[in-house]
Amino acid sequence: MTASLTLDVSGLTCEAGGRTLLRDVALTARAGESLAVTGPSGSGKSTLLAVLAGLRPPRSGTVRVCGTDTATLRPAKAAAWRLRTIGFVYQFGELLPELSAIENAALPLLIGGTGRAQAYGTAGRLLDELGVGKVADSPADVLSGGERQRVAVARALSTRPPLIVADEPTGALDEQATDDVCELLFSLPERYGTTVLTVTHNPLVAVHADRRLHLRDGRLEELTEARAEAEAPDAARSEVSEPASAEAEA
Ligand SMILES: Nc1ncnc2c1ncn2[C@@H]1O[C@H](COP(=O)(O)OP(=O)(O)OP(=O)(O)O)[C@@H](O)[C@H]1O
Repeated sequence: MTASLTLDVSGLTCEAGGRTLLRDVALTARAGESLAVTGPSGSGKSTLLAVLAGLRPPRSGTVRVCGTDTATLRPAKAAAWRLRTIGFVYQFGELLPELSAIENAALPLLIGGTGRAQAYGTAGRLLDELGVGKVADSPADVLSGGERQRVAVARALSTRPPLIVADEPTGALDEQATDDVCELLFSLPERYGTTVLTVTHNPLVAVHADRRLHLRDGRLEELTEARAEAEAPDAARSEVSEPASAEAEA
């Protein structure tokens, strides 16, 4: 194990519904790297993120995040550890709709015990830095898809975690918002020093990452430039041209 690695995973095996989703998976990531995992629907990408975050126990193998073996975390301490170590971004932003943008962004800090003034100060600064300062006081449910994702990224960053994991962060966005959120997400390592691990079905999103990996039949393989090209068929280009759901881009 190398202490400076953000992620250090070895021999990871995980099963669900009688199927082996992860088979002897190994993965390392350094501070400030961005990684994208692609793979067919149902191949286990979200499961991989859940296991890496210590939300789901593997059948076997070791997961170390910033030197902590997630198997050693006691349930009572796991939530606090996760709060300061990993920021999460999901497909639809998953903001609390009745709260404003700034209240959503401040939430992890408030839950972690940070005082109100400091939490709101940090959240406000992050919203400004991420280009959504002007909607800080708007209720989350009136934000556009792209704005929601920016606020979700601010929330994920609020505790300054070393690792951001994003599960299909552009899956509900149109082409323009996908480009904007991509640019933002993959700028985080340079701007905030975080490691970014994103799962995406969209090769045009994955192409922005420093490293690309593909999950298929339980095997996680790092893609070379040539393999990554082959995984980006023309069909993927039209995939981003239409919103994936009615929730896309208000
Ligand atoms: N707790 C569970 N019990 C039974 N089956 C499960 C469980 N969790 C996940 N699965 C199954 O495991 C498979 C992988 O799910 P997962 O959501 O990780 O895939 P994915 O690659 O993220 O898919 P998508 O790209 O469609 O979101 C799916 O077939 C899912 O139904």
